[in-house]
Amino acid sequence: MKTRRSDRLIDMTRYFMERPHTLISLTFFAERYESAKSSISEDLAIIKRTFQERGIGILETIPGAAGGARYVPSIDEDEAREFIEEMTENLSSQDRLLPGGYVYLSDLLGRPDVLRQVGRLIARQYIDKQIDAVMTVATKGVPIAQSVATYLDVPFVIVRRDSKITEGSTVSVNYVSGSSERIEKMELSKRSLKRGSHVLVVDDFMKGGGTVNGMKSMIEEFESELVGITVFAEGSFEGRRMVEEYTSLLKVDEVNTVNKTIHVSPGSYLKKVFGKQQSNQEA
Ligand SMILES: O=P(O)(O)OC[C@H]1C[C@H](OP(=O)(O)OP(=O)(O)O)[C@H](O)[C@@H]1O
Repeated sequence: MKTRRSDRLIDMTRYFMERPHTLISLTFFAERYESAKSSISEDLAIIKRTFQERGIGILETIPGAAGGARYVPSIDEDEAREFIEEMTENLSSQDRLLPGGYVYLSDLLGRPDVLRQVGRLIARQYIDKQIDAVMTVATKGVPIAQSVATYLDVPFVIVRRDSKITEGSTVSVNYVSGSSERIEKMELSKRSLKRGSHVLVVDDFMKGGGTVNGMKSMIEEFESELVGITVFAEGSFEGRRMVEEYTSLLKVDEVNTVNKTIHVSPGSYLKKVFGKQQSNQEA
């Protein structure tokens, strides 16, 4: 039975959004809804326009017999700015202060709505880049990596600071933990990453940058390429960071454990991704 346009549009939108970056042919939809390809093409034009106007993402249409359409998730500047500003307010609370200049994030990074937006933001930053895998270090970076990997439709790999026999044979690297000046070790299963992979590194928090620097070394051990580094938040750090090139969604720019104050502002993300001066309260 032929499906009405209104019903097709709802089902097609759901179908695309559940399969980011997946090419779906016109023939598939024509058969699914028992509709003419010309009607499906019109449907795709409506979805493409609406996705663009609402900042939902890009619907790439590929012409020809092997063509079809592919949904590329994105987020527009207004929604990105609104989320980041909401997070800065949320984090600027003294009961989030932890010893050593760390900030308690686990409640936020356990919320599906926050993880969805973080995944969209970071996927948007690398929308034009080839990413074969997202890398993070256990534990708190894992939900972020999973969300970003979902929106990029690529695997995520978890570097560990401990050895597990269930990981099989591993590659291990030693690294200097920037915040503690200690030599630490991290491991990654040899099965995780193919040589020549393009890798995006994400994590929840950066202080001295030692952990992220360790992941950079790990990527080199796998003869792969680091495409970028993006963290949810960067801490205030007096010393010289172990990495220079990275992006943060948020920046803890003032922590005072004596009088228990903390101030969080937007990180470098908005300027790097949207290239605009941040609003005056962020400057
Ligand atoms: O920039 P650095 O000075 O290296 O610090 C950032 C590290 C430390 C912290 O991890 P932990 O809380 O140590 O470990 P887990 O994520 O397992 O809780 C955080 O999640 C980053 O991975």
